Amino acid sequence: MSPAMNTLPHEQTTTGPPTGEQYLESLRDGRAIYFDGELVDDVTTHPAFATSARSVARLYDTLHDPEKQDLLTYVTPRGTRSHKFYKVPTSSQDLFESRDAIAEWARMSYGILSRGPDYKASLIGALAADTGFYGEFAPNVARICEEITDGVKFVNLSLLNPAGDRLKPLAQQRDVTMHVVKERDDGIVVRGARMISTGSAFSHVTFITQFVQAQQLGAAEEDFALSFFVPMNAPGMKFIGRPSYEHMAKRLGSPFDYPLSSRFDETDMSIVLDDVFIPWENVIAYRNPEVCNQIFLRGFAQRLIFHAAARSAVKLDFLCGLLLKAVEMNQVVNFRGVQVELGELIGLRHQIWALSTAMAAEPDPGPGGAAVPSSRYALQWRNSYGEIFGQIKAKFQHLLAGGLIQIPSSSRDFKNPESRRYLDAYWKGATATAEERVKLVRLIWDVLATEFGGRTEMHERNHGGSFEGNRLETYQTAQHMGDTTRFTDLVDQCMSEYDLDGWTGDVWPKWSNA
Ligand SMILES: Cc1cc2nc3c(=O)[nH]c(=O)nc-3n(C[C@H](O)[C@H](O)[C@H](O)COP(=O)(O)OP(=O)(O)OC[C@H]3O[C@@H](n4cnc5c(N)ncnc54)[C@H](O)[C@@H]3O)c2cc1C
Repeated sequence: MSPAMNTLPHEQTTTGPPTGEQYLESLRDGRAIYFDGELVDDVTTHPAFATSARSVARLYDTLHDPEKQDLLTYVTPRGTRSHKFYKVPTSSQDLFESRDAIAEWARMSYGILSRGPDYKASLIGALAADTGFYGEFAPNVARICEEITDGVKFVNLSLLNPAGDRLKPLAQQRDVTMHVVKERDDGIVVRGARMISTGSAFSHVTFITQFVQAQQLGAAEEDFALSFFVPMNAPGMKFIGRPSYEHMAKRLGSPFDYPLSSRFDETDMSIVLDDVFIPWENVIAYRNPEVCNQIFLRGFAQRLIFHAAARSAVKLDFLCGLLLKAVEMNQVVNFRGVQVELGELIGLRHQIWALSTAMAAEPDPGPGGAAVPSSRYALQWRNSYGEIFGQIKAKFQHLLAGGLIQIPSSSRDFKNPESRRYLDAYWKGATATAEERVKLVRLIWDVLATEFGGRTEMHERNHGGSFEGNRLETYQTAQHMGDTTRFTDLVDQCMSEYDLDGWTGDVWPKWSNA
């Protein structure tokens, strides 16, 4: 291994977080993103990305706002200020404080942006507490965590290979899956593809590891057992993503028509590693299935879900507000059955907040004395949130029905006096003008029903793991933590209290049939 070098980009280690402008500048680094047949020159000005990039920049600006500083930031051991979720928590109090900081940022996008820079603080806070686990790479872990924390860098994550053939082991899909092709004195060369990395267009650094949910990488899969950080502009890193909803919004309408997709499209990019050189300094696991199998589980997954839970709780506040306003607007709110649905909606919102609270209130002891958000409640958030989101979406469909689709093609119909006359007359609500009603319905449509809304639902259901994998992990974790034994012990205790001859002890009086 060569001597340690600082190879991550955009050094700000002694100056703390960038301002929004500095952050945008840092994205102009020659990263290779392909979009709509072309290589994107600059994500901060490209019509598919610019407005959403600005939404992330706004988050960075709040870190410099004296009124928000105490809520959002802490002082690192190096004397810099960073977002609170980058801190290694050692108590419930720390976790509650980071939740407040996460929720504050989440409110700035109404819970829509799942990936602010703080999302992958879940990784950094877990690694920083656990450097010893990485053996010879421990100094890399420590250095990288400090660098990322001090610069409040935005890390994106790729855990998985493309779906490929789920029946075949990785070694039989070498043409697709990511693996090491060459070891050099100064690092490794990596080839292959990755399924998805959300937020990558707006990130500084990609973290890549190999994870097979609810399964283990075996010794024969050493070539695939790699974990490393790689700057977005490393030669050979290619990003190819889904359509941009911001782009669609610009082509089809205005912020009035697409108030969320036009500014909070966080991007989902697949990654091709076309023989990317990774210097040893950025490697944290090499040909090491044991370490790769554990990385996700040693606090990182719990923290990642902790972040998602706080963010999704804010989103449910927003969804509650949307439905309440909509049912008031056409006065169905006065029907008893509608109030029952609203009560259920609000209860679901409380449930997600409660899981987030429980994760902070009952942390698991983690590596290095870290307080890890409760695995049990984290797993249940992951099992339930996708379903809850689906239930809530159905409530909008039940209660708003055809009113959801009675909208003009775009805000331009309001600008045309001829059509406006009809809109004003016939598109109004009981308590709202046509413009007010359509504005609200378009917002609801964007959050739930546009292509952006559809992707969001996919995200809420899948981003933390597959339907089956999540439940399987809940079962496996319950076994690992001794919960299943405790549950069956309770049953054994009950069954030991009686047999064919009646009660076994002397607690209850001798049985006699009446
Ligand atoms: C919008 C969105 C954003 C995402 N962002 C990210 C990101 O930023 N970073 C990242 O790393 N990932 C990301 N993901 C990917 C996400 O982590 C995966 O989709 C999730 O972990 C499920 O894995 P999978 O898609 O490979 O599903 P699969 O593993 O293929 O599972 C799908 C279903 O197939 C069946 N199945 C699969 N394998 C088996 C098996 N061995 N035995 C039995 N049944 C099986 C099960 O029924 C399972 O429910 C994102 C996904 C979405 C939708």
